[in-house]
Amino acid sequence: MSDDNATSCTYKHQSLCIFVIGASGDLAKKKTYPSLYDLFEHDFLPPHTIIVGYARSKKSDDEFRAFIGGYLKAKDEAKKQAFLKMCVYRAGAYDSASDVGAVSKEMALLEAATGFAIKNRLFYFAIPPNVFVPIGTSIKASALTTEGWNRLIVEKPFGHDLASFSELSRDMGALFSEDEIYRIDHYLGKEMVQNLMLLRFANNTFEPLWNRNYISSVMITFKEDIGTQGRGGYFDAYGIIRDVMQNHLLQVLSLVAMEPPVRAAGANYSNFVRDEKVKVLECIDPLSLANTVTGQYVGNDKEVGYLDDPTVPAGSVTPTFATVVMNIKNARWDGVPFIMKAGKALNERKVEVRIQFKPAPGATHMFPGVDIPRNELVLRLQPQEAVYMKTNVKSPGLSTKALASELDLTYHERYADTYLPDAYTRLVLDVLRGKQATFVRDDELKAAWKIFTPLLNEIEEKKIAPLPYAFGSRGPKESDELIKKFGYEFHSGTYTYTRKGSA
Ligand SMILES: NC(=O)C1=CN([C@@H]2O[C@H](COP(=O)(O)OP(=O)(O)OC[C@H]3O[C@@H](n4cnc5c(N)ncnc54)[C@H](OP(=O)(O)O)[C@@H]3O)[C@@H](O)[C@H]2O)C=CC1
Ligand SMILES: O=C1O[C@H](COP(=O)(O)O)[C@@H](O)[C@H](O)[C@H]1O
Repeated sequence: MSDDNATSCTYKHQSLCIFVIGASGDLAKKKTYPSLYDLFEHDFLPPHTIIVGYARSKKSDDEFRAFIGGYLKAKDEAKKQAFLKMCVYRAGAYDSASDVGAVSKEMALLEAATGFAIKNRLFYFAIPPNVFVPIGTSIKASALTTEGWNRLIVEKPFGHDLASFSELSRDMGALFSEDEIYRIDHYLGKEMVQNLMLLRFANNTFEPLWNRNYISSVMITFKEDIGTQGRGGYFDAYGIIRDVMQNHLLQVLSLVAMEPPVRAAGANYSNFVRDEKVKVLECIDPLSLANTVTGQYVGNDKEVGYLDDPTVPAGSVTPTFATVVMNIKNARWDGVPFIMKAGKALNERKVEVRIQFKPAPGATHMFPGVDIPRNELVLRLQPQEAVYMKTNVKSPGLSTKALASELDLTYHERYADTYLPDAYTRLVLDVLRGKQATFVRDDELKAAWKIFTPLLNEIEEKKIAPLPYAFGSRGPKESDELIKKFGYEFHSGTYTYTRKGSA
């Protein structure tokens, strides 16, 4: 969560030099530079910011500006040109302290020219993890500022399992301190994820019910309606569990399930929040195949299947879909299934948290013969952020039937003119402000890998074949059977959402 000084730029009277490492790559052009531009356009970057792109391929400043310029969504062309003027590009090797040092010296001259005594440096690692340590070593040897702060943004994947994570963490920890490292999980920058703590802890209507006495299950669903689209080569080494569950969805789960932090805003709150996230993750047993369903999509006459992607190895058994069920063994949640479901090539694009409540006590006796669905609180992260509570009311008019309706807060209607920045924009701003609450701490990742590594090992060692599901379907039917077994009740046909323009 950001502070309320949300309208001003931080460190106006200090210089800022941003090193984008891997500047010629996909992430840099699609996310890093657009988010930096967004911050610049909204006056969140200090006026004398210098942005230097660094990668192996050779390009002139102008070639580089033309390369990233096409990805900046600018309302104001003059502002875009001013931003591009701040951007330079230098080529060099990642494992060369002398290449990195030469760029650092050149930047130091520009920093000196700003006249500010405090000179801060931000290093954005838009590179694959095998390069983290070589470039980190070069930066440590020759590019850190001694006259301000040094901060490092690193991107997932943070390891492949518990062992590889521990190795990476040890090597990075030898180079940089924990308060210099900002491990980005872009889900922590999404509007509805940032909303979770306020919604839970600032409403007396929710928090008293937020436990095993009232809630029967919590389901976190991630659905994409596209396949791997030529990225199968990358995806095949990870699979859906590593790609979105161990990181994005587990981050959401920890915010839904954690105990209230000592403070969630104000001075030094970052570690209070992260302490609670770690505690709740430590209460989850490692996953196993018994509570898991995996799937892989197959093609139809319109769409190609996963194995038809030429970048996917023949006969791959990598899951593109998974449902897992977790139990959080603490006083608040023991016995409440936390269901995580994620898949590519499904029937829709949607990410949501669905909290299903226990049946209203005595209601079936009081209203004999009336079908009364369970209440559900749904937080839709995308598309179109919304919070709605599926609530039973009397059917309007002369009828006495129960009707499932909703108390509905749909963001694009209620806050029609509000600027909702991209997740990356919010997170980079948090780094500039030194707010680490929205970044993943080392011990959170360790706890996350402890939950998932046994399952991943079991799947890989036993070469478990994923169940086939059709492109454009809801995934394998076994997933519905699993969640039904854990008490999730789907009320078919009792509810339709009819408002015009709904998602
Ligand atoms: N403010 C707004 O914009 C609002 C919009 N709506 C919209 O109304 C529609 C209905 O909403 P809602 O009832 O919440 O959601 P859905 O009807 O889409 O789904 C309800 C839940 O049941 C699951 N489900 C669907 N089919 C089956 C099945 N055959 N067996 C087991 N489980 C199943 C879904 O899982 P799965 O995702 O896997 O299919 C989902 O978790 C949605 O499109 C929603 O976005 C509703 C209220 C407010
Ligand atoms: O990290 C990843 O996330 C995206 C989904 O992000 P979203 O913001 O579009 O929901 C996913 O498509 C990709 O496979 C994964 O690597």
